[in-house]
Amino acid sequence: MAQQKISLTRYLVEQQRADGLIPGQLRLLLEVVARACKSISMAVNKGDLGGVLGSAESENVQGEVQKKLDIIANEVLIEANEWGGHLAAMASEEMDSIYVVPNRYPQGEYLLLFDPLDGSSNIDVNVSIGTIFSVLKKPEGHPGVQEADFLQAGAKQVAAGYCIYGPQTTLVLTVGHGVAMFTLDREQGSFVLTKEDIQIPPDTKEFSINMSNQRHWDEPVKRYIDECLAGTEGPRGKDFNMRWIASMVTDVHRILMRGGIFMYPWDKREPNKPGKLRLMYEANPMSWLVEQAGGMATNGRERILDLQPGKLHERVSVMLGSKNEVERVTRYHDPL
Ligand SMILES: O=P(O)(O)OC[C@H]1O[C@](O)(COP(=O)(O)O)[C@@H](O)[C@@H]1O
Ligand SMILES: [Mg+2]
Ligand SMILES: [Mg+2]
Repeated sequence: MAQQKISLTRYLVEQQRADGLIPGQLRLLLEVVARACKSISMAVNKGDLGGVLGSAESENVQGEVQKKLDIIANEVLIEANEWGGHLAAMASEEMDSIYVVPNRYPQGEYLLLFDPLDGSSNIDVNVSIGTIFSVLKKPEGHPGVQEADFLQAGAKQVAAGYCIYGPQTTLVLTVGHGVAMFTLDREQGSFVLTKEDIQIPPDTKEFSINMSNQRHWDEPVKRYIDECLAGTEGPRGKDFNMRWIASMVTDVHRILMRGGIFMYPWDKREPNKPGKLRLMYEANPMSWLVEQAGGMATNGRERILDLQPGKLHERVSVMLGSKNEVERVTRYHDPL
């Protein structure tokens, strides 16, 4: 007998009903995010035919040149979510400050954060890119919403996930009870559950880092990678493979599927910044997914999910993936 297909909607309803794992408002919010990802996926698929490739000739708050698709994806997410009644405000890598839901719309109790388009340098070359999102609860006790409400440690997230626009469009989600994966069925127009309880193997022979920055790394990262490169003749006694897609979403997806370690560490190019990646839009949601799949995520010294953000666009050094490897590189950072 053919296996019954479970849609994202049904999966979320079942989690809400049977297990009481997600409140109704959160379920509806996640469905809206998934719908927005579906429209972004359509835009990505059109490519040149939809006029969505190329630069927008503007800069974001990080000083990075925005691509047209960075802006389109940001707008799609805002427009889809602002009137749903589930949110108080949103924050995005592509916006200087928070976007408070206008008071003409019903107000909700959640805060949505996103990297609307991750892997921007891959948009124009037809390599997988994605959207990363994180959901927090607005702190109680005061009316309205302010930027400080977003400054919560990653451990406080109530949902996190990403949608990857690759050979398949795949949505990966956690609400704190394991990691599930849904594949977009374009004929049906819905996300269908294709994997549950994803687990990252604790050991791996694959690392992911931008090797061109090698000379700028700190000693513990140099040591870890040197030992991997030494292969069977080195202290690790095994050969390692390397992958670097330059879309965090795609590198992390591979790690969730078959293990590995991903690192974007602090380096000497910008010594005053803690790292390149953004804590609240990239590191926190990915770290929670990885932990929920049995992996580990640190900044080299501390668990990422315990970091208290000081500002919305805070950056962070990231090491995540297979537990034993992340433990090892984190141990190398310990002062002797
Ligand atoms: O170009 P680099 O230095 O290798 O950096 C690649 C990293 O930058 C990012 O593209 C940053 O994300 P954005 O595209 O959202 O700015 C990560 O996805 C990726 O891991
Ligand atoms: Mg990104
Ligand atoms: Mg981005």
